[in-house]
Amino acid sequence: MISAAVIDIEGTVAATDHVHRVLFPYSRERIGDWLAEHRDTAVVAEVLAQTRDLAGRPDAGETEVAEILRRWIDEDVKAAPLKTAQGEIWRAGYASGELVSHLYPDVPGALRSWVDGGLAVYVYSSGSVEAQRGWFAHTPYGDLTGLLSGHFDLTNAGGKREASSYRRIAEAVGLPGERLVFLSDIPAELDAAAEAGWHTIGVRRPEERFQDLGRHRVVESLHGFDPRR
Ligand SMILES: CSCCC(=O)C(=O)COP(=O)(O)O
Ligand SMILES: [Mg+2]
Repeated sequence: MISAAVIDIEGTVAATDHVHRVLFPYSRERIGDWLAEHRDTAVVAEVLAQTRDLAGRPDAGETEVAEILRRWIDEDVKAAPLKTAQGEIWRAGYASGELVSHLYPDVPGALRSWVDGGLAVYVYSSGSVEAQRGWFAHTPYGDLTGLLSGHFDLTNAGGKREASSYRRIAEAVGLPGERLVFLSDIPAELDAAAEAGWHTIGVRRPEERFQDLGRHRVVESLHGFDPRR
């Protein structure tokens, strides 16, 4: 019996296009100023240290770190320090009203019916937990955070293409893989979840890149769909 669904964001419940055309440019324009304006905070110290480490540039100053982070945005690198910085920048954007997130129109009703029917819903994205909270608090359909039981990202779970990350999530949620289902648009993520013993559902939307989701069960919309059946 499936007791919890874990959903990916980009490409699964929301458009990749929104992330690449709205969110990435928003963070790219602000990342240098954000580092400077929050220079004395623990979060910037962590972003600087982790970026230097991952880039193999131990002596990089703030300006070089900003350049590295901008390059990672351009290359869509899923690196924890970049995702931490973006989460903080987007949080401010949502709070000021400059940013509103995106969800495919079938998603709010589906999440509501799953939760009403007793299914717990968690989010697992490369975007930081902070970014995920901002995203679901500022959707065009209102604040949907009340529907979510928890959040996982690169920091508290690990990379989305590694089976060990799904085992870590199962442990945190307190359920075995056979009672968990992961919904994603990316075959390598679905493969990793399946390797960890989870159920998987490939969400194949006509607007998105990945149309061949391999051996996974596939749906094209979440409208009227119940992942437990
Ligand atoms: C709140 S997620 C913002 C998008 C993002 O930064 C990202 O990397 C999306 O990754 P996903 O794992 O959801 O495909
Ligand atoms: Mg995705």
